[in-house]
Amino acid sequence: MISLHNLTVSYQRHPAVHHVSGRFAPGQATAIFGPNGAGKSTLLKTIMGAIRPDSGEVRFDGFGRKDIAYLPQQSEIDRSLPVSVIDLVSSGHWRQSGLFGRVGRKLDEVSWNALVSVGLEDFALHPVAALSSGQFQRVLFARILVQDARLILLDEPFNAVDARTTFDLLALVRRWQEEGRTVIAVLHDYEQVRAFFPQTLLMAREVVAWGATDTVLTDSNLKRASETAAHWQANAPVCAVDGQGARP
Ligand SMILES: Nc1ncnc2c1ncn2[C@@H]1O[C@H](COP(=O)(O)OP(=O)(O)OP(=O)(O)O)[C@@H](O)[C@H]1O
Repeated sequence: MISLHNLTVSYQRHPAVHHVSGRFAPGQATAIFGPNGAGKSTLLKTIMGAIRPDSGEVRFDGFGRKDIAYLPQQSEIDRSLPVSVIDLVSSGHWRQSGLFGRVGRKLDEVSWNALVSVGLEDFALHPVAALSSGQFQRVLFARILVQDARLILLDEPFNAVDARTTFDLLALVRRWQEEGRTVIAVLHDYEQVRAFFPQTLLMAREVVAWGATDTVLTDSNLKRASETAAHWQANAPVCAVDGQGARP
């Protein structure tokens, strides 16, 4: 179980995530939804440990950060890596093999099966740099399959991905839920959220609503989220509550 306790995360002391509390439903898929600049990616990075909060905390009940698989936005990934598709997928085994360790036959088979699951086995020996955006995203999902993580964090996983690929990858999200994994994904597509994510956290720096998707994505909540975002200013004063604890 993952819960957030009065979590505030700032850049140059301006909170991007502000006093957020709540718990993610274990073994279910939660969408983080909200306008641009709402703090969605910041929250995901804080959960996976890449950003330190100013105050409050993320609590993991029963498992640790080693159980997390994280997929950043494509724009944050260097795709010019001089590695093959199968090598990138196999790097998901690093916990078993060590960072520079050799992957044994059994793990090789797991990597191969993951590539088959995303329909890219014919590309196994291709260089990663030669893939299209959609193919690359399939490879990253295969790597997550290999990681076998209990918590899966996805940041805008279907950006620049065509409808067919999105459909196939959403089937994996559904499979992960059936396997009892917890999935948290930043999404912008309302219909995808409604169809595939039973839980939603609607945020605009603060929590607007959090719970069953049907009860969260109401017209009034969506209006409130966009109004809150419209009123947010980058040069707004530092929160008085957080001022003491915020980083310089
Ligand atoms: N590295 C950074 N340095 C300074 N400010 C940042 C940084 N990253 C994000 N911000 C600011 O924090 C706020 C929240 O950004 P974040 O990327 O978390 O929002 P988001 O909801 O994911 O947005 P989008 O939907 O546009 O991707 C924005 O105002 C953004 O400009």
